[in-house]
Order: sequence, then C-alpha cells, then structure tokens
Amino acid sequence: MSAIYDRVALIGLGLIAGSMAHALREKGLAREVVGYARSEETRKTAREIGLCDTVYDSAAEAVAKADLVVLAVPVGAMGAVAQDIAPHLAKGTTITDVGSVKQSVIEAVQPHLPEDVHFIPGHPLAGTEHSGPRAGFASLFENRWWLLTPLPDSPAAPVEKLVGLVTAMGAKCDRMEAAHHDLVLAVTSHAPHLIAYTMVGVADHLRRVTDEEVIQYSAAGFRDFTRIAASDPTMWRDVFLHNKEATLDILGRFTEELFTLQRAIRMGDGQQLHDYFTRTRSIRRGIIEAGQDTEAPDFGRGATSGKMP
Ligand SMILES: NC(=O)c1ccc[n+]([C@@H]2O[C@H](COP(=O)([O-])OP(=O)(O)OC[C@H]3O[C@@H](n4cnc5c(N)ncnc54)[C@H](O)[C@@H]3O)[C@@H](O)[C@H]2O)c1
Ligand SMILES: O=C(O)C(=O)C[C@]1(C(=O)O)C=C[C@@H](O)C=C1
Repeated sequence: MSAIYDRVALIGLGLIAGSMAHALREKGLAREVVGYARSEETRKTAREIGLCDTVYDSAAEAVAKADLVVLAVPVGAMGAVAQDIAPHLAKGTTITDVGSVKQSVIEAVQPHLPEDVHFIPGHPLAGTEHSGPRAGFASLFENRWWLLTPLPDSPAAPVEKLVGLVTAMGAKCDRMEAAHHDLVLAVTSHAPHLIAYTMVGVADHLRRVTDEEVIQYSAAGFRDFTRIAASDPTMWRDVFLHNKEATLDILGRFTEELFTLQRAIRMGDGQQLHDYFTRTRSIRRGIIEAGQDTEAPDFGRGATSGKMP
C-alpha cells in the first residue's frame, strides 16, 4: 500500500500506539512513524524493540513536521499533552486521539489547539488487558470498529483521509456524535469493566475465607472476568472519572435488573429467569451472526427455544 501520511507522530507508546506503529509500518501507510512517551523507561524499551523510526525525548520534537499526530495516552492526560504540543504543530496537521471517552477529551484538548490544525477525535474498539510498549501487535484493529467523532466544523477532506488510514489498518470505520459515543460505550465497555473489577474483588474477599479455592477452581466464566479485571488501572480510573454521567446511568439500570433477578431467585420464579436468559442468549447470537466475534464457536445458530425445559 502507498503511504497516506508523511510523518505520523504517536504520543504515548503503549498498547494502542504500539499496535498502530506495527500496522502502519507493516502496511507502509506512513513514510515515517515517530513517537514520544513520558517515561524514560518506555522510550528506552520502544527504542530497543525498534517500535518507531525515531523515538524522541520530547513531544515537541516528535510532533514537529508531522502531518498526523495521534494522542494515545490515558484520557486524563490528553489535555496536558495537547497543551504541551500545541505550539509545535505545523499548519494543516491532523490531530486525532484514541481515548475510550470522547466528550471530556474534546473539552480537554480542543481549547489548546491552534485554529489552523484539524482535530478529529477517534476511538478504536479494540484492545487487550495488556499495556505498555511491548503489548502492541499489527493485527489488533483488523475487523474491529474504529469510531470517529468529528467536530461540527471538521472539514471533510482531513476526515476522509483519516478514515482511509484506519480502514487501511484493517478497521471498520463509523462516525458518531461524541455524547452518543460515550453513552454507547458506557453500556458496551465501561460498565462491563466495572462489573468485572467488582466480581473479581468479591472473589478476592472470598478467597480469604475459602483458602485459595476460589482461584484454584475458578471456572471459565470467572476466568473471563479476571482477564478483563487485569486491564490497566490508570486507563480505567480515567475512563470512569471522565465518563461519569453515562456510566452512573448504566450502573443504575444494571442494579435495577440485578435486583429483579435476585428477587426471581428468591421467589423461585424459574420462568422469569429462563425468559431473561433466553433474551440475553439471542443478543450473543446476534453479535456472532453480525461477525463481531470471530473467535466464538458456532453453537447451532437459530436453535433458541423460548420454553423452559
Ligand atoms: N487498552 C485498551 O483496550 C484500549 C482500547 C481502545 C482505546 N484505548 C485508549 O487508548 C489510550 C491508550 O491506552 P493504551 O491501552 O495504549 O495504554 P498503555 O498504558 O498501554 O499506554 C499508555 C502510554 O501513555 C504513556 N503516557 C501516560 N501519560 C503520559 C503523558 N502525560 N505524556 C506522554 N505519555 C504518557 C505511558 O507511558 C504509556 O506508554 C487510552 O486513552 C485508552 O483509553 C485503550
Ligand atoms: O478486549 C479487551 O480487553 C477490551 O476490553 C477492549 C475494549 C473493550 O472492548 O471494552 C476496552 C476499552 C476500549 O476503549 C476498547 C476496547
């Protein structure tokens, strides 16, 4: 593939920026990929593994002459990074970010940027529980959604160019309004992470009274929770603090549903439980049929019965 940008500057060299570096270089989508991370240790590791063409000791040097700058730091650090790089951005540069929350990032970043650059917020819906410069891999974005939340005055050409880049990395691109993004992700990503963290916390308390049995005999369902609950603490602290309203709204609804199921168990209402689980099973099957979970086994699609056995 031919290069789409001349010089891409990645700010923050963890899982997402690292995966972008691998994908961009493997597919030849940028003539030069440069980077910067705040910690000296991260920069050292990135140099050792040859993550970028050049890793700079300052964000200012990294963004100079870049035609695309990607902010790939925790959501709570985006504003300070934007302030730091703003005086060094070339006219006409596109700035995007990969933060898991969009409204608060826009509020934190946009005021610092000069008028002659194009800010196009974004969010790849792809990740793992791993973090840091060694965690990235080129295929992370393949067949995954990459949402862009362009601002009302974002000109079409830079947006189209960025759509071209993310699709060339293998992602499926969609555009969305930032507030809507934050509500959707509160349901599909943020609240589920908090529930996983909580469930593993509960098991950890229990472990102390059951002498390691909870861990020793942990079943597959619980193990899936532990994978999610191993995700980066800084990243997730920032997600919850910056998508407060939507997450609290969804957690309120979650608590209501939980009480309903709790009551059904207490009352021995098997039909209610069965109906509920039948509905949720069909959601899982819908996701698989839509091709969103390519690793899931085919478990006899369409065989759902609404009746209790
Ligand atoms: N991990 C995921 O599953 C995932 C998925 C999609 C989007 N995101 C978002 O992408 C962003 C990066 O996440 P990640 O998983 O790559 O995190 P990560 O922890 O792997 O990497 C973050 C990097 O940012 C650097 N950093 C932190 N503060 C900095 C600062 N002030 N200035 C410069 N560098 C700084 C760290 O040194 C680290 O190299 C976050 O905003 C996160 O919400 C994460
Ligand atoms: O697969 C995982 O480990 C993830 O949690 C990735 C995941 C998610 O799907 O919730 C996490 C946060 C992001 O902002 C986007 C993707």
